[in-house]
Amino acid sequence: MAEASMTFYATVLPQIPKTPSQVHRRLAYTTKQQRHPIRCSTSTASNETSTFTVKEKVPWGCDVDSLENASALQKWLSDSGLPPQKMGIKRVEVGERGLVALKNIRKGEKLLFVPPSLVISTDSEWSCPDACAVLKRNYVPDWPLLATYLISEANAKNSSRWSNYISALPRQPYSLLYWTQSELDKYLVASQVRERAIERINDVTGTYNDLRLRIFSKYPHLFPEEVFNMETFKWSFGILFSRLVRLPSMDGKVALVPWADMLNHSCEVDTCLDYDKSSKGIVFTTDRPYQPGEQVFISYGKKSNGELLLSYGFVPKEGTNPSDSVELSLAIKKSDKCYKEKLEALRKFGLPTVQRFPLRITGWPMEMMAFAYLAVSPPKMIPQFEEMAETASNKTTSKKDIRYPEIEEKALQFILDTCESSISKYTKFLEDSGSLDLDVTSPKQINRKLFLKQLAMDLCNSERRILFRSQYILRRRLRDMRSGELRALRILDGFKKLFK
Ligand SMILES: C[S@@+](CC[C@H](N)C(=O)[O-])C[C@H]1O[C@@H](n2cnc3c(N)ncnc32)[C@H](O)[C@@H]1O
Repeated sequence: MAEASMTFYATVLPQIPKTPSQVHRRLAYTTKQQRHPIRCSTSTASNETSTFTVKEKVPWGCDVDSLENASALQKWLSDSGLPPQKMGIKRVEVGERGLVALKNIRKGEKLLFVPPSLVISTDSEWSCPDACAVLKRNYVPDWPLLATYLISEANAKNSSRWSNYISALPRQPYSLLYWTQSELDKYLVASQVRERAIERINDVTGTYNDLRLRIFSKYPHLFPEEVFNMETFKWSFGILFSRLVRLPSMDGKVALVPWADMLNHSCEVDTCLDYDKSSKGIVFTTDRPYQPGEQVFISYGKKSNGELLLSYGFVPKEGTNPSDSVELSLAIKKSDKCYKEKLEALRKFGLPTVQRFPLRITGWPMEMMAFAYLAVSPPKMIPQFEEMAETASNKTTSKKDIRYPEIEEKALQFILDTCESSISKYTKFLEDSGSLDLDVTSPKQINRKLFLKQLAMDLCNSERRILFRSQYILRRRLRDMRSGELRALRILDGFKKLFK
């Protein structure tokens, strides 16, 4: 959750800095419903091996829908300073477990008040202080530090202060980290989310390998491999992706907030978690009233359906997410006469020759148009290549809406062609998948393959919808442009005849 909920849009996990000065280059993990929404089943019924080498589930945590562990957590939190709550943990239709209003809740009311002493952050005390000292001495960035902390505390079992919290966390969070390579290839063949998932898996694997090589292997008594391994890291990163929040009023500090992280997301809600200086606790302010028995929601941030699937393992119902977008991948062709010059211009602004841009139902970014201009530019426009690349890179200080009327039609046609080739991939996937319209309230009961397929189909339908809209806008613009040109030609022709 982030924005005060998590955004992991950037693709790389931080590499552990090798020198103190590199610490400042830590990754900005974030800077930043439903036919019953379906997630991937936790029962790993598939025989395929995951992109990670998976041994087994972690020995801590609980089933995603366990209420017993959640109640024990609630009791421990109240004993530890959480004030009386107007919400309770219940089984819910959206998100399996969630917080439900116990009393009437007004619009504009502050809820939760989780004290900082009950929040897990990079400043939290470790059950094993020596392990903490080693990681801090090596300037391990926030995310890997927190991931290692979670594993270390989970392994400390009842001697950890957080044992009740960890017991209430899902043993296998819903996450694309648990999809196998062939599942990603098969179900997300049409969507750019496949690339994002692979990048993320590689980032997590790389981060773990980096830690193992540089730190864990040197201190095996503090970080034994039976405990600190790929499987436990996959779990801890899965937990961070789906539960870590960024608290703007605490200078953007990232934290796990027990209790608050039982709140599910709604695209219709516009309220995030934050630290409240006056009450000295983590709160959120309701943007609507709730009656007893109603599930209370927060926003995990303005995320597309693809981002929600990637981090949280669910896809909101088609058409309900105003922040939805689909990525379109544009490329400079190797056969382009000016390939070398275009490559150079792009390199100067840190861009590759293949670039993904987000399309929304409301349109596309100026950066994409600039990239399209560059892609279709003829050799005589070489002097403009840099300006195009700069605008495409979003590195301009002043946002300028560049326009090149002489190649505008070609640029729009280029985007339309890419859009249509993407639509045909989605259509093929959806047609091949047949009709599937699962309506489930208990994902655990359903076959894993069907779940993944339904998730992918929901994602693909929502992404294709945006592509269809863009196709419509592009076709109309091109038609208007062409009919305008035709009219101008006719007038010119008329003049010629007149003078003859
Ligand atoms: C921060 S946790 C929320 C609490 C969670 N339901 C639990 O029982 O631990 C985030 C997870 O809740 C679920 N979730 C949150 N919002 C959801 C939604 N709108 N639809 C489906 N699942 C949701 C997803 O599994 C997500 O990974």
